[in-house]
Amino acid sequence: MISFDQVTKRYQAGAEPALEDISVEIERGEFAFLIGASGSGKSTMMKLVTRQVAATRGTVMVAGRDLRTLPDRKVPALRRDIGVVFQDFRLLENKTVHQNVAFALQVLGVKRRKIRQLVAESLELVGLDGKARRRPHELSGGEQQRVAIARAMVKQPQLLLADEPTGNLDPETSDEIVKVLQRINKTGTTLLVATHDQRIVDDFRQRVIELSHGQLVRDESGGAYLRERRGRGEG
Ligand SMILES: Nc1ncnc2c1ncn2[C@@H]1O[C@H](COP(=O)(O)OP(=O)(O)OP(=O)(O)O)[C@@H](O)[C@H]1O
Repeated sequence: MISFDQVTKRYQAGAEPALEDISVEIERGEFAFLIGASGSGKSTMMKLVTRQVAATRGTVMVAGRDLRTLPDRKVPALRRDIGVVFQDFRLLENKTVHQNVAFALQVLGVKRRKIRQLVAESLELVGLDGKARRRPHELSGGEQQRVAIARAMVKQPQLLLADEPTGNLDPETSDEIVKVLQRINKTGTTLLVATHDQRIVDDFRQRVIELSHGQLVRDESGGAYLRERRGRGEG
């Protein structure tokens, strides 16, 4: 689903690269955590996947497309295949839950009846059926993040990117959000979740890809990751 082959990203000529010589593959249907200190390159990796930024060197492939040669006119279709969720939810405050989720489909010109059906399915997927008429300020942080996830999923993307999705949430609510992401993964969507939250990474035992100063320093399945941390007395 995602393939990086010797990818380097340098924002300015002469500056330290934000990512250097990264090669990694995430298969269709996988769930992977992306970890690393602030500035290690996690967001840059996500932005390369959506082609918000272009690689300086190397090849990025997403859902069968080579992003180096993908024409600009085909970028919207790429982005319809990718749902994105952020730490700060980014909901429209003056719109209801239903309207927030429907908006992404209205922009695409989907028919009203189909929109109603897809929005209902998406809200059910995240466990928010019954709250469609609320506005964001009438919801808890965890519920707001569920709305953001429903909005990302309503286009039925093959891939869901989540950039610090639990950064604003308490531990219990964070666990609920990760469980929602796992449920989405079980329906076949590929998940890449950037996080600072070591506890979540330890508890949920998914694949862990770690960046440090733009380099890939670790890529392990969940069980192996935890064993290694325990071996070092960290887990
Ligand atoms: N638009 C930009 N122009 C120049 N440098 C940038 C730009 N965006 C990111 N960088 C640099 O690239 C490096 C990686 O940043 P990136 O945002 O990918 O890290 P991150 O791991 O996502 O950090 P955080 O966890 O704080 O979001 C940093 O040194 C950052 O300063």
